[in-house]
Amino acid sequence: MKKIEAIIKPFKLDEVKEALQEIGIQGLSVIEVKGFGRQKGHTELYRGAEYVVDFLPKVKIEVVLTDDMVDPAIEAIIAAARTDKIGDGKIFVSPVEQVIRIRTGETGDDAV
Ligand SMILES: Nc1ncnc2c1ncn2[C@@H]1O[C@H](COP(=O)(O)OP(=O)(O)OP(=O)(O)O)[C@@H](O)[C@H]1O
Repeated sequence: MKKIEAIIKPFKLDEVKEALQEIGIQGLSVIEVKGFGRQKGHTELYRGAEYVVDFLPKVKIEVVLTDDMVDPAIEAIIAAARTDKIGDGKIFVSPVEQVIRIRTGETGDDAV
């Protein structure tokens, strides 16, 4: 199992969520974050306004999935989140040791 953390532009959240649901992802978490990438010190459009700030509002999507779903999920996120403009975000992939569904006690792939 792997965890994908995708940092995206907030207005892309619905599109990314729908793209992930379409490939069969059944659960994810969303966290509002602030951050900067290489555009530090430059401007970025957010809700029609130009920001020249240290930290820009972003959304982090966390999804834990089976190994076979990693590549399809990455493709879905890129297709939905990409604007070709600076600050489109990043995707981080890391290993997950265990998942437990609290209600049933199921573990591993069955619990994702
Ligand atoms: N190395 C990193 N570690 C943790 N978070 C990061 C990292 N790089 C970027 N982020 C987060 O991702 C957000 C978007 O990054 P961003 O797209 O600006 O990266 P970039 O490398 O500058 O790419 P681009 O050239 O497309 O703008 C940042 O605001 C920050 O929240």
